[in-house]
Amino acid sequence: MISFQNIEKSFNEQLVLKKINLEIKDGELMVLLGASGSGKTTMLRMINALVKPDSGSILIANKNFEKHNLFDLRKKIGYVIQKVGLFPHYSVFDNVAIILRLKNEKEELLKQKVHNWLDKIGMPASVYANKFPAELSGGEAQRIGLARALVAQPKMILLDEPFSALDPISRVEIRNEFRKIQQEESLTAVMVTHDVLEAVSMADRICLLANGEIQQVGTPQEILFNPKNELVNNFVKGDQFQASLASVTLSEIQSFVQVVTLPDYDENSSVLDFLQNSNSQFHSIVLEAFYKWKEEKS
Ligand SMILES: Nc1ncnc2c1ncn2[C@@H]1O[C@H](COP(=O)(O)OP(=O)(O)OP(=O)(O)O)[C@@H](O)[C@H]1O
Repeated sequence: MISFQNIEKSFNEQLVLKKINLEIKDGELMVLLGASGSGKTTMLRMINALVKPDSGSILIANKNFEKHNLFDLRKKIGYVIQKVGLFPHYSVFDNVAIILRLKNEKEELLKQKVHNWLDKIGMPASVYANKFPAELSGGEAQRIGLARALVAQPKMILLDEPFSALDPISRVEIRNEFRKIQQEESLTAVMVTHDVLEAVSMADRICLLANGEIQQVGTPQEILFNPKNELVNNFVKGDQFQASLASVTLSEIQSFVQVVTLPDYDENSSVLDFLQNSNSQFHSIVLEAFYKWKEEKS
């Protein structure tokens, strides 16, 4: 479990996190959602001690940082950012193997693990192991970034807008694959995004931040259908959300509708039928966005 207890943080006398209390359970995917500058990345970077709070404590597995060996702790925490940061002169294989080599893993086992993760993340080793980063698309590079984090078998993984620079199709594929792996491996994951659609499609729970404060923590359904205040309501249904719908794909809508619809959604009917027949204004926004997307594609 990761626990934020009364965390406060200022930069240049500007208070960016105020009285943050949050518990992230083992094996859950918690999304930190909020507009630019709301403090998401600062919170995320506190978990691997890249940023120190001014006051309050962060507990990982019930221990604060003073009681952890920071080097060992960081080895247990995978970190994936938008700019993947692959080493350009290393092959895909060597990029993924970096952490295992730092751990002095035996070459035979190392090879087995790297190949296994490349295959799992949809980048068969037989095709990709000897390629170099410059030969990869953005989506492929991001997969390698994920494989590099996962091969070390972390207990936790931190993701900072990992999919936001990808085209809509790869974005949805990688999100779904990552979510499957995260659930299979019972990884505790904390992901930063400003994209409401991404948050509700992937999260077990969402922590919505605004003005450096937690406005609400809840399941995607709770955040969407029972927003605690106007800030949450405006964020999840306002301009940000509509902007994220501008590049929506059908499969995103499908996973989204499965997450957000209430029990009256019949799984056998098509998602589009469902949206067309729904009286919800929210669903009509989704539908409208879908048509706009389709029109732009044709
Ligand atoms: N190292 C730093 N020095 C000074 N100010 C900082 C530093 N890191 C963050 N800030 C400020 O703290 C505030 C919160 O930043 P943070 O990166 O956590 O926000 P965010 O919600 O992740 O935003 P974005 O989505 O734009 O990345 C911003 O006003 C930012 O300018």
